[in-house]
Amino acid sequence: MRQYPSLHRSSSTGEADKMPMVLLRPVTFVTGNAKKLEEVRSILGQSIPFQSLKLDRNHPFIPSLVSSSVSNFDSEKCLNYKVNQKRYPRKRPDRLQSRKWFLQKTGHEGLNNLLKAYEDKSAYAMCIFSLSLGPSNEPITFVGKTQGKIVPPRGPNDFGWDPIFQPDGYEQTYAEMPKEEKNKISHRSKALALVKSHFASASYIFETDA
Ligand SMILES: O=c1nc[nH]c2c1ncn2[C@H]1C[C@H](O)[C@@H](COP(=O)(O)OP(=O)(O)OP(=O)(O)O)O1
Ligand SMILES: [Mg+2]
Repeated sequence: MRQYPSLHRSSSTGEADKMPMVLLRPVTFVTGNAKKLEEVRSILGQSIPFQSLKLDRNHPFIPSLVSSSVSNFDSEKCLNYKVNQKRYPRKRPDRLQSRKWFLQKTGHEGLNNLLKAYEDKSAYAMCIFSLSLGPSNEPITFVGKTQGKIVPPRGPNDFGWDPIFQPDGYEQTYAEMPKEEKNKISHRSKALALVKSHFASASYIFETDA
């Protein structure tokens, strides 16, 4: 049987399925967002061997997500799709064509204005990592959520909606917090904590050239 070149199981018997999988290349974190990459680097440190691959959302194989208008389930499904497309590109189906970005359209002010009519400004930030171990494995997803509220923008405007998201229990927005502080409590760090524990318990064996 031909094996996918990036990995193989140590053995194919049922019992041995529990044996650690050998990974022949570092985990590839696919993102076109330098700020995300910066956070992931700083949160992961040396814990998992990884490399990054920049493919922006205009890449022909990548359908865009409108995170604010899809359910958790859809986000996961779309992200899994995205991960598989990025690693095993096919022609993208029509129904997942690019859409405009919500935040880009409304801006921080617009989002606040939308909420003016509502007393409840509560929100959560959600991060989903989808790990693909190859075309014959279902992607594994890791979800991190941080509860908070939407507020008028405060702090540096250099990363998405950071200025308008104030996590519960804090007086500062994500943008106002020192980076290390955001990275301790963020949706991204919670998702990465799950990724880390997955890697710890799966005990993957990295046999990469690097
Ligand atoms: O922690 C965050 N704090 C503030 N803003 C954030 C954060 N995380 C994502 N964002 C923004 C970036 C983009 O405006 C939108 C979602 O887009 P999203 O597809 O996840 O990011 P992206 O297209 O920039 O990079 P990628 O190549 O990883 O898809 O939310
Ligand atoms: Mg994107």
